[in-house]
Amino acid sequence: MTQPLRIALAGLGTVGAGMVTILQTHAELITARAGREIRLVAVSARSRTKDRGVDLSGFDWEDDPVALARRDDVDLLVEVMGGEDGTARVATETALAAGKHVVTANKAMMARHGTRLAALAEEKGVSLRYEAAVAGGIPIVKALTEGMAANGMTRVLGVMNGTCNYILTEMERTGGAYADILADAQRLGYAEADPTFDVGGFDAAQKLALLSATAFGTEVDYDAIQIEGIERVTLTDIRHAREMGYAIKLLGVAALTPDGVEQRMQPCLVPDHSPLGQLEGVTNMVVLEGDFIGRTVYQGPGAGAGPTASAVMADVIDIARGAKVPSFGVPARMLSAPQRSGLAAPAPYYLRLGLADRPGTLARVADALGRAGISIDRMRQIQHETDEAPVLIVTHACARADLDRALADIMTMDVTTAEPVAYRIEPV
Ligand SMILES: NC(=O)c1ccc[n+]([C@@H]2O[C@H](COP(=O)([O-])OP(=O)(O)OC[C@H]3O[C@@H](n4cnc5c(N)ncnc54)[C@H](O)[C@@H]3O)[C@@H](O)[C@H]2O)c1
Ligand SMILES: N[C@@H](CCO)C(=O)O
Ligand code: NA
Repeated sequence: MTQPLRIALAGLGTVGAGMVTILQTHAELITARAGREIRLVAVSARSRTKDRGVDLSGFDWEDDPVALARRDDVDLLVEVMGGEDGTARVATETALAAGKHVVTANKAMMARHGTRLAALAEEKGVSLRYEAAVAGGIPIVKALTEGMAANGMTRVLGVMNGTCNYILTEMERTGGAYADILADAQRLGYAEADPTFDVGGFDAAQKLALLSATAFGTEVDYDAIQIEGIERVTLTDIRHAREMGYAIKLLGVAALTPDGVEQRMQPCLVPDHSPLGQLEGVTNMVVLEGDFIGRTVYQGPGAGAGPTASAVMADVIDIARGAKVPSFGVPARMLSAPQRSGLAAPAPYYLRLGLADRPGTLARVADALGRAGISIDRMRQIQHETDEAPVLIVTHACARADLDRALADIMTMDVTTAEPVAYRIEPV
């Protein structure tokens, strides 16, 4: 009989308690599927006495997660404490250095230190896995590292933050104010402790950095991501975009371009009939495009106890089975230094301009766009009772730099009554 895989659990919050629940609910099923028993030996968290709704009486307690990580009777550390640096990172390094596998849900740590930690794991001949860190329960790292392993990847994109998608879809559905709906998302447990990480795009960008490294075989390059959150998206634009046939999403895109990898996290428009355009509420969706397979789409819960713990346990079961999948799809020493492409591929843009309602205004705007080489695909002037005429324009594909030049030009003409709004329309 194969020896049990002995695991230690650092962190007993949403994800950690969820993992104990799965392990206790499905003990037999998991043993059968893993081919050996997965035995939780010891746990650690900040409070020993807190009631977490799970029975911890059968496990040793360690006050210090780093001491937990170096226990002789442990083969694998599950790190679900969180935090980019500090105890989570020290415990992870300690476990890897001691020749123990690590499974983590910590996107902040992996986005910052993932390359180095993966190299340490390989040096020690153990696995470092992080499925739960990217789009929670969706098996997206597995899809990329295993299912797509024979493909050259061309683009990875998606909605990777449930809170933002919830806010954008609820604003449209209810007409409610941004701040009220964000408060709902916090109450419902979707948002990070500091929701700036959600609405500012940083949480989703950490996930994108991990997918991008895995897709393109580069070192994790979080700092290269151009990040813009949803704080400035208004109900007006959500509704006008819909009138023009689009939905606004906080979209992460990592794409292979002729001069390197382009990584962006920003509000974009997508066609409202596309799978991404139809995505409602806290659900995540990731699209993987490979040169031989074409486009594949993955949808599911990106957060919450059950989904996230499900992904953690899937990694643990894989390791128990003896699977040896490199953290980022290729051995860490083969990851190339990232070649950053700062230029987004040309795309159509949605523009909303508040124009002074005077003869010749529209002609001057069209002329400025024309001089920048930008062609108008569609245009609509919204009915208005004031001196400001709201005009919506969808351009043909153009470079962002050309668009910025045209918009700067328009701003000097004294024809606009407000700062123009421009959103990229991502081809999906
Ligand atoms: N909650 C989710 O839906 C979700 C989804 C995907 C990924 N994650 C990631 O999973 C990790 C855990 O998230 P969570 O929501 O379960 O967090 P949580 O705040 O609910 O739980 C954190 C746990 O870690 C313990 N802990 C934290 N710092 C510690 C320290 N220094 N020493 C000892 N114990 C410490 C806390 O006591 C607590 O038990 C984070 O990295 C998070 O980004 C969470
Ligand atoms: N706050 C995150 C949780 C998962 O990272 C979200 O809203 O998607
Ligand atoms: Na996942």
